[in-house]
Amino acid sequence: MKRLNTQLQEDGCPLELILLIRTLLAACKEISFRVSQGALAGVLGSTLSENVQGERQKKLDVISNQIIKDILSESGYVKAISSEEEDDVIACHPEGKYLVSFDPLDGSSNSDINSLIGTIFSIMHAPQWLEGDDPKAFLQPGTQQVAAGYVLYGPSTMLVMSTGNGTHMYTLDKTHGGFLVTRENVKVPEQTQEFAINMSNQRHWQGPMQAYVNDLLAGSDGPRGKNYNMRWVAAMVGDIHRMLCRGGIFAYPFDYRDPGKAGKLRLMYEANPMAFLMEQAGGKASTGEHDILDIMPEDIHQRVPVIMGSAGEVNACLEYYKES
Ligand SMILES: O=P(O)(O)OC[C@H]1O[C@](O)(COP(=O)(O)O)[C@@H](O)[C@@H]1O
Ligand SMILES: [Mg+2]
Ligand SMILES: [Mg+2]
Repeated sequence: MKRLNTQLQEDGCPLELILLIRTLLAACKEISFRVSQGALAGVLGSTLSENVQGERQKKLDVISNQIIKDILSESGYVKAISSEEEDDVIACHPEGKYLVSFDPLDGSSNSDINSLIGTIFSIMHAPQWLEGDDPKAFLQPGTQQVAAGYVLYGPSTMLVMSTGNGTHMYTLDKTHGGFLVTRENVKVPEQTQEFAINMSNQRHWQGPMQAYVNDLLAGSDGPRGKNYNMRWVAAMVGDIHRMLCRGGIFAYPFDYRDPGKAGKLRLMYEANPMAFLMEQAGGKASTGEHDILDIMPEDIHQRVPVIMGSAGEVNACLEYYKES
């Protein structure tokens, strides 16, 4: 099977970016080991602290954040980093060429129940003018990503990544510690009969999303003329992975629970990297009004509504927004 390095070279990835990616994956291998040790390593449960999002941090949020922060700040390839678990941007190496935004542990609510969790990352060029930890350097649209992906800590540890030359899947071979290509140039099916949304929020959604989901639930007797199944892993990495494997539509739309928030998921280290993977695999990613990758960010922790997956189904959903 093809090794990660070979795939990245075939995709025309510059050497320094390959070295940065390998450095980041060394951190993810460490996290994969810690996660697999679970209660044996005392990594389960919550801390007493809250992050900038106002969420109680899980021990694994803090542990995985520290592992990635330490390894990237010592690497020399990275000028600055931004993390879900850090209030502000952290300056790293003055000669570093890249910026890394990351969600050290996605699906935190699953960490104590031995369910799917992961690490999500987004890599961009560091602008020449950047001195130190100016967050403005990170405010680049998702189209500017030079690499994006996630590592899924599941029954097997998998990496799904794109450097702008298609989306590939890799599996960690724990016998020698290397990632091997297990699915090259993933193509997301155009159509689907599977949707993923937290239905318990239905009463809080806007009209278009209410109408769209009601028509899915109406099944073959309804206007969509086919039956839909539902899945919700409560970890974006898990739900998006399923979509990249077999299609589907994932939505975490705006809702009126907290009208001041545009959505739950964060643009820089959740929506943008997932949208990059999805679009590189022939899928589509939208807020309901705009393509996610075209959004000009205003803040490193900004939230956006998210609708992504099989292009045909996402377009069908967007029709409900156009009619409103
Ligand atoms: O608990 P809910 O409302 O269903 O939300 C689940 C969503 O929240 C998240 O867990 C948020 O990510 P974090 O765990 O990194 O904070 C997503 O992975 C997931 O899609
Ligand atoms: Mg997350
Ligand atoms: Mg997280």
